[in-house]
Amino acid sequence: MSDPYDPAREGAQMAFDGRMSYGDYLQIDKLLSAQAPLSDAHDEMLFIIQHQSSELWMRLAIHELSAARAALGETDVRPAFKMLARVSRIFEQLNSAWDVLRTMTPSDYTTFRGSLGQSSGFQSHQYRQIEFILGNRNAAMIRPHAHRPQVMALLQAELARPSVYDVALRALNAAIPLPAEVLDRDPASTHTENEAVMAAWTEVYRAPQKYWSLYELAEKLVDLEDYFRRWRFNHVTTVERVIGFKRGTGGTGGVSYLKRMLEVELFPELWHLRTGL
Ligand code: HEM
Ligand SMILES: N[C@@H](CC(=O)c1ccccc1NC=O)C(=O)O
Repeated sequence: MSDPYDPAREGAQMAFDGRMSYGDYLQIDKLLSAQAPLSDAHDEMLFIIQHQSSELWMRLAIHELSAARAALGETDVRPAFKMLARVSRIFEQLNSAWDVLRTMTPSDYTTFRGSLGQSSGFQSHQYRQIEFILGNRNAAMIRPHAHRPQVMALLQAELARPSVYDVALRALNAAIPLPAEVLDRDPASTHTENEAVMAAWTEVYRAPQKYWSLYELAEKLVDLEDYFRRWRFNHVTTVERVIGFKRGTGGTGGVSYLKRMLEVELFPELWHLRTGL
């Protein structure tokens, strides 16, 4: 019989005294010390990890969207496409994650829902930042963060910057001039459908060869909103499945509030132009 396999024989590093290891680089101890269930309920660990992993993916989405917005401000917008495509894939990842959470029944959830107090995903500042970056802007959504000045400042700063869609419209304007009311709008508010923007995107979709980069940009944005919509839909369906029509811990009507959010259109003209093609 040969000796048990020893990876060290083919060079695997086995000693990490004074050398950076996997756990050092990734700060795994810190990451794995942040799961602290407040009840004895078996499913609370699932609930915590589901949210924490979502927050990590959201962190990456913010990183990519911020870089994509900067890249869209350049003459050549194409480097932004890869980042926008990556954000769509992040949402796809978040969408698949609902399948894990859906294994939690109402009976499981009610055993620890009381421990959550008035905390709710409604207070996720990273989620709010993503909405703001994409252009769904409402200053009232900052209020739950009044007790955290740094978060407040971050979200306020976001409302002062153009959204990803605002920057995309500036790129569109470079090829097909748009009215000043579109280009100089107050960034703190949500963009609403505009006829000139609709006409300009329609021109792009009627002559893709002529406007290839803008055409590709439009489709990347539609793809992103498509996946975001699926996230909202998965959320509201999971919520109805788990708490029915109870009020949310965050104080909203619950499912009624989330259904209202299904009506949000981030890039309205990109959806509406399709009817007229
Ligand atoms: C059993 C699982 C879940 C239930 C019952 C639930 C329930 C709710 C409810 C009722 C709301 C409305 C606000 C309120 O009054 O509380 C809400 C908002 C929210 N939840 Fe969840 N949720 C669940 C899982 C998740 C997960 C896994 C995430 C991922 C991070 C999440 C993120 C959010 C966000 C970001 C909002 C704010 C949405 C917006 O303002 O448009 N939720 N949730
Ligand atoms: N809003 C949920 C509670 C909830 O889901 C939650 C609580 C604390 C942290 C994140 C949460 N996730 C989404 O809202 C409820 O009403 O049951």
